[in-house]
Amino acid sequence: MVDDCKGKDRVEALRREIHRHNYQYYALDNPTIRDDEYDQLMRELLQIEEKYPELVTADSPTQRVGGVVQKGFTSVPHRVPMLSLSNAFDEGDLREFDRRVHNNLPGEEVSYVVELKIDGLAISLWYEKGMFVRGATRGDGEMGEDITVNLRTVKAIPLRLTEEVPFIEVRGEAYMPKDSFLRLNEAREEAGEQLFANPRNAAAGSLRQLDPRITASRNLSVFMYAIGFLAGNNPGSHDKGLAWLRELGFRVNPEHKVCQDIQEVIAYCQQWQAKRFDLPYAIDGMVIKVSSLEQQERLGATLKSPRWAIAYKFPAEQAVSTIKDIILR
Ligand SMILES: NC(=O)c1cnc(OC2CCCC2)nc1N
Repeated sequence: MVDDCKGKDRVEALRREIHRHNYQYYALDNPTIRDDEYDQLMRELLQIEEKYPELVTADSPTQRVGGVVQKGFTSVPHRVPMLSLSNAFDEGDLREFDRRVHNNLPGEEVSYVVELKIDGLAISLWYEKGMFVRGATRGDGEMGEDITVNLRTVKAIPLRLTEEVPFIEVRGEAYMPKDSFLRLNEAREEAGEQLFANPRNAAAGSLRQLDPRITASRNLSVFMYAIGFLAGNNPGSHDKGLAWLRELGFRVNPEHKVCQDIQEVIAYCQQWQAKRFDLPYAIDGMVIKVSSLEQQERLGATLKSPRWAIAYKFPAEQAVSTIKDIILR
């Protein structure tokens, strides 16, 4: 019993320390431990869990990669529909969006949050009492596919939040970094397998694998960008919501800006259009959202898209022969 008790304390201390290092490394891109020291902590935790299997918990960092190959994916309903963004293709479209917003909120101050539009696969993550319980694809917006087992293998997705929030559902984009995409296609070319056309297809293909060990090998990551459902009071503005998601342990893209008017929005979009290829991941535009959640609520949505958000799509790249050239520009 004494051993067991010592083992339990040690296991919990190890988990807390490894969770903290994972948060720093995967959510903040700011490692706080050398890889060999990290591996030593994981080895020790694995040894104790093998000795005392009853101590293993779902949020243990050793429980990311399940070994069971799935037969298929079950369809699950989204409690709040995952809407799709309508598109703006030029400055005029953005000004038109801004006019519509102000027509619907006459005389009100409106500030926008402008984010990079990550070119990946939209996902929904559900947490109960701070524990990751389910992950799904967007699907058709009403129903998604349950890919929990595969999402557990993505180290940027926390298995446990820093706060025991009763119930929260968070949305984001799963993506494959450019260098992982190039390496994966090189390996597939070597093996005579069909190549992925772009990082988005590679991410989607990796998340829809029936064997989570294959998903785990694909070096996927995520950026979380919206609270879907939240039991309790909301953070008031989208900007504060993003800051809170980061505090909870989620990886949130740092490149976002609060803009006081559409002119500032347009300038920020043009700034990123010029340097979109400097990023280590693919983006296909920007996303502009009204920041006040109360104004979002009043603006509402059409059947398929929110009235309080729009995507600004970058023009397609002309005269570039292959995706590899685009990525290596
Ligand atoms: N691909 C992205 O980076 C991205 C996608 N979607 C959203 O917002 C949702 C929430 C409101 C409608 C769409 N934000 C993003 N940054």
